[in-house]
Amino acid sequence: VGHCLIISFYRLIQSFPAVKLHLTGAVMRATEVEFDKAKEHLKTLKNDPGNDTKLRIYALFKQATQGSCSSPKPGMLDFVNKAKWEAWNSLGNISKEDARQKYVDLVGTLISSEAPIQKEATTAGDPKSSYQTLQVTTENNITTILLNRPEKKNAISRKMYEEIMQALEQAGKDDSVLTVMTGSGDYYCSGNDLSNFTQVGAEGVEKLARDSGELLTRYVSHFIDFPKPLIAVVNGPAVGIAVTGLGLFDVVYATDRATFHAPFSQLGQSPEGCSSYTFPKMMGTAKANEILLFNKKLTAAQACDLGLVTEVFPDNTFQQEVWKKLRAYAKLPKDSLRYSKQLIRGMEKEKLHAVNAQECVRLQERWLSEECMNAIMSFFQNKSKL
Ligand SMILES: CCCCCC/C=C/C(=O)SCCNC(=O)CCNC(=O)[C@H](O)C(C)(C)COP(=O)(O)OP(=O)(O)OC[C@H]1O[C@@H](n2cnc3c(N)ncnc32)[C@H](O)[C@@H]1OP(=O)(O)O
Repeated sequence: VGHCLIISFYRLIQSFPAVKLHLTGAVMRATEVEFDKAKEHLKTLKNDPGNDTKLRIYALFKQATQGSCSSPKPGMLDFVNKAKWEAWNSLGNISKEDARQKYVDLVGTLISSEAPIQKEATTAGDPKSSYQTLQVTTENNITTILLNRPEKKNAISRKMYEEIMQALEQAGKDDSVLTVMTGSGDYYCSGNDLSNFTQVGAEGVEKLARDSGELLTRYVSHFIDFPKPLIAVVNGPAVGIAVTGLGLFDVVYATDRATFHAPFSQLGQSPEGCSSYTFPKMMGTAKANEILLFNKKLTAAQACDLGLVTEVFPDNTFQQEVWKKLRAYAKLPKDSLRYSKQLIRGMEKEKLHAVNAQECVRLQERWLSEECMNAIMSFFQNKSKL
């Protein structure tokens, strides 16, 4: 009977174009209503989503309201309008309806990527509100550390290294059950801020290399010693130490938009974050070599196949699905999780600290090498991007 009903309902739709149009129209109106709402929601974004995302929003808006790009391409020197034209033109002939839906989805992702970070009502002196490069909040038994330099793809400055360590220390002692690290804007994190190597003091590059080695040793140690379940919510591309450090997280969830790139030899550097040990152990030496020696950039699916990522989610439902899962985890008994992690990780802590120390000694030599200095200079001369 059900089958017959469906057939007859379908025939009804087909035989009465007006009905079909009305239904389709109803679907169109709903999308138009959502589209208008999305335009309004966009104005409430707190964080700059980054140039790429802004261009995509612009292109989808034009496609949704005017259809395929038909205007002439701006001149070579008209950089901004040329970038906008290229973004719009790259959408080809997708329909206005599809563009509207993609626009609504993208704005929804941006809004929800800020939604879990509901800053607690910060009272005077609340340490959580004292961060310059992070947003740290605790809600639903979850302490979330949000890397908050979207304008620099969440590159880790010296200040950010120190603040992440401070946030981990506080998260390790607060009442939360688990800790999450994620990024604001369209990147998870683009790794070490390369300008960290351009701030040479009066005492010269050797001192800078020593201080950097000391900083990195402390930073990685905080992840090795972190006592609670530590979860990475990889909301976009990850580079360098943001990738290698994932081997010290307990679970890694990624959007299918994320990529994973550890360009060490390209930068004249060498692996860090204990990856010279955790990656071969996780995926085998040859696969680890492709990433750590030969700069292979992984898609989220490839990273998942190798065990670096635990689960990949479609970008338009990533935030909703992941935070629903995390809120369920955070209802579990805190001490049971803490002691279980200790059993799983405890045996290797000493080994991991030894690996960290060895990696940092090698990096201090690398940072003084001509290979590394040339690579960093060419980045800032805009000769080379990853
Ligand atoms: C204290 C020492 C500890 C050392 C630890 C060892 C760690 C090693 C590593 O992490 S190695 C990896 C280092 N990271 C990189 O090499 C990435 C460099 N960035 C890029 O290649 C590109 O920016 C990109 C591919 C990540 C993104 O490209 P695109 O989408 O075109 O965006 P922009 O390049 O325009 O970026 C916007 C803005 O951010 C600045 N920026 C991005 N990443 C970094 C970075 N890692 N360091 C410094 N600055 C960065 C970029 O310069 C732009 O700035 P601007 O708008 O021009 O002012």
